[in-house]
Amino acid sequence: MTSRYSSLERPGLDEAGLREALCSPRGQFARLELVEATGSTNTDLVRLAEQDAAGWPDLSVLTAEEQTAGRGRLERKWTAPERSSLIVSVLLRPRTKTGRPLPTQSYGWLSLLAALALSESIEERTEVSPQLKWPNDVHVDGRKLAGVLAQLVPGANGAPPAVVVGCGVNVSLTDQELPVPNATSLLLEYATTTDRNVLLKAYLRRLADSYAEFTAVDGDESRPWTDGKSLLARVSDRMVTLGQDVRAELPNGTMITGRAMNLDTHGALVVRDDDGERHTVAAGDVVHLRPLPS
Ligand SMILES: O=C(O)CCCC[C@@H]1SC[C@@H]2NC(=O)N[C@@H]21
Repeated sequence: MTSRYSSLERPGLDEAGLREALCSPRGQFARLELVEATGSTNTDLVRLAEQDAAGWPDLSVLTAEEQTAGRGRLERKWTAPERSSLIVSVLLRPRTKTGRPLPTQSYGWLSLLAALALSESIEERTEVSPQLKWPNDVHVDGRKLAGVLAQLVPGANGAPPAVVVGCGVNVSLTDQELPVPNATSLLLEYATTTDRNVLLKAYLRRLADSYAEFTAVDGDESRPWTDGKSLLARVSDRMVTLGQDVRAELPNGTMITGRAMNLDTHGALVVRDDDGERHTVAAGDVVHLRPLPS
């Protein structure tokens, strides 16, 4: 696709500067690679991590200037024209402080951490205040600004699985370029900056901080998400789905209609139906049945 924007309006990512900021001895990341264009950074990173586990350690980053066959949740697509979006995937191999693998039941939290880091970093840098829509969409006034897709990487020889957490943020996209319906971009929201270098650094630093908090387990490794200042509270505060009447569609097609009450300690959505019965929705999609108050 040919962009009608000049490279001055959509400057490129500064790979060396990002590496220096994020991967130097004081940085939190092990490795950062930038490609000009690819089909999907998630697909690439899953493959690379499977092929060369030692070469792609915990907190490795793959980012791209353009994504031509990007993947969204529920088999949706997420394409991004050149230099218009943040397209970034992070490989995580979650372990506790003592080096024990985290239980895979806690992995659902990793995409929530990414959505939280996106919304907090965007707010910090742009004066746009995104909310979260369950499970991990980043919205501005009901329009989708960013999405998160987490994929498991099977572990070899009994090793625990790793996770690739991929994010796409619509930065300087025009109306016609948005990757999904009912979306928006930082440009369309009059953000105070659309500098992707600034946004990427801020996002990755916050993600690393939240991840460190999440994995800083001391003793009770079955409940790492409740440690410290609650990540659950930070996510819940931004989750506009809570308190709303929703229809949840589970991966097996089952529909549950009711009031979204809270998130449980695994990040699953608890929905109370009209008979008062509570359902825990761990995966799927939700539709808000009434417009959100503006
Ligand atoms: O459906 C969603 O909301 C999730 C969209 C996730 C898109 C990102 S872009 C970077 C990474 N690579 C992909 O192919 N998908 C994710």
